Amino acid sequence: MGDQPSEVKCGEKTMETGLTHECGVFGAIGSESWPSNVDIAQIVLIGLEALQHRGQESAGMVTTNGSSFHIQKGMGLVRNIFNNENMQKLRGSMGIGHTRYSTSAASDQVNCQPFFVHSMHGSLAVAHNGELINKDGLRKAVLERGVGLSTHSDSELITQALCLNPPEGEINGPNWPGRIKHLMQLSPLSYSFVIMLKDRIYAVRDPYGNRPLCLGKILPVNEQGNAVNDNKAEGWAVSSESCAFLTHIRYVREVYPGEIIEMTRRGITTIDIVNRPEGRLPAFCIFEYVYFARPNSIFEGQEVYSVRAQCGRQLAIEYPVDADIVGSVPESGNAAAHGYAAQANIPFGELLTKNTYVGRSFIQPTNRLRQLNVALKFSPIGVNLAGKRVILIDDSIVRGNTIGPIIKLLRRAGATEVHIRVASPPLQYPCYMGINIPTKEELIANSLDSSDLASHVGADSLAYLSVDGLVKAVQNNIKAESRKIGHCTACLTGQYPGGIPDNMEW
Ligand SMILES: O=P(O)(O)OC[C@H]1O[C@H](OP(=O)(O)OP(=O)(O)O)[C@H](O)[C@@H]1O
Ligand SMILES: NC(=O)CC[C@H](N)C(=O)O
Ligand code: SF4
Ligand SMILES: [Mg+2]
Repeated sequence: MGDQPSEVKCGEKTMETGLTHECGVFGAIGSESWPSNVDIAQIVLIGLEALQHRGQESAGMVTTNGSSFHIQKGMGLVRNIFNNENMQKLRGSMGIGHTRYSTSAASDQVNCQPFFVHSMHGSLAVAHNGELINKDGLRKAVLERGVGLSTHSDSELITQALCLNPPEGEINGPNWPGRIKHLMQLSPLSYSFVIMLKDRIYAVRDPYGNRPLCLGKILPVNEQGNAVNDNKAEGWAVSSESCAFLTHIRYVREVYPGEIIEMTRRGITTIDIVNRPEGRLPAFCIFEYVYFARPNSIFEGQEVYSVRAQCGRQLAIEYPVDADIVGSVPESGNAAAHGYAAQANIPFGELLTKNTYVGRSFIQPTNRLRQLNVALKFSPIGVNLAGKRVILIDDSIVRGNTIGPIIKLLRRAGATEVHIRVASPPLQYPCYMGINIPTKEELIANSLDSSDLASHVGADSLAYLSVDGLVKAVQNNIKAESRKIGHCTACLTGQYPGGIPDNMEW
């Protein structure tokens, strides 16, 4: 690349890299007598901090002590929204929270979650990760029932759809599980959400299991803050990822695809499991393994780190090359680089160190500024590069903004050859299930194949992991038990688990 404005297009305000994340949901409830011994608002706050990699635009929390509800929501990071004063008000025996990256409505105060409404049958709060693929149809159906919606958010739509009285009526007051089940049948993709009423939380995962959700047990702790009794539950928690269960919460299991779980002060119960249409497999988002999730989160019985390392091993089998050192683009490329190095029997070494204080970069009109920006974010480690033939692993290439400038940095620091290996296949299609994927034109794999991309970014060679290789790395160690296994690969293959939404253009 010269110093002319390059063909790589940039976002409106920032030079974006990678895929923008989704959302994180969290819920917690104290056991037995209320007010709970556990400060539930603090547990939710810690959960949201730990899930913040899933969305940094806004966050919020709703808590209750069983009668009144307290709400705090706002734009920005969790630490800027919650303070000692509002945390005092939020003290309660049960709560849900959300950290957002917008998909279906603007990144704006009105769309912050959880959504909270007063219904005929009491107050209701909802926090949602995902995107309804039939949101237009459902919106029309809800509006036709005479309900006014105040936003374009599909999460508000879920909230309002749950409040609708079923046309056939309900014999003994509101049948919340029945309402949830009805919504799931109307709209099978894509969501993991938590619903809080005055005395319980429902945790729900869509029938395809597209977005993650798991359960944890809040353990009693001693004066030093260490968990003391594994058998006793001081409460229960539900989270998008298990990385949010720190020392005080024991991971229990995933919420199964289609499962509706009721959490009360007496414990957790499966209320129902809603089936997928006949013959369809689950479709858990494969990019949770590749990039979104924290490496220590557990999905389908395996730690994300181990799957990423396996992707690296598979990549070394598919695309070996002679070299002196293997390293990664920190940080989501780290595990795959260790896997590649082990499989290829080439030493692993750190090639770049990442400046964690650099946020998103403003749009850069010239290649000089783009190069500077990447140089600000990543510094080469000369001792591992001088005179070396290097294999550099990244988890994904999206717009191709990052890799070219990094290759220049490596060469300037003395690398004699730079071979790029990407631990996921080329990204070519949009996601309609809660992830913002750039436009067709912005995705570099739609304009350049791997050898043209290698020349474009100045690499000696460049290769992507195959789709079969990725699926194998993900699925090989899953213990199926009696459950079916399946993953969404739509952004890589164009095969959508629930079909393409009506009138969708890309
Ligand atoms: O092709 P591009 O559009 O430039 O994007 C690809 C890069 O973006 C992501 O990293 P990011 O720095 O966002 O996050 P990370 O620290 O988790 O790797 C991803 O891991 C790639 O490194
Ligand atoms: N990324 C997400 O999961 C977003 C949830 C929801 N669709 C929203 O835009 O708020
Ligand atoms: S299309 Fe891609 S990002 Fe979206 S759910 Fe499927 S695998 Fe995940
Ligand atoms: Mg990266």
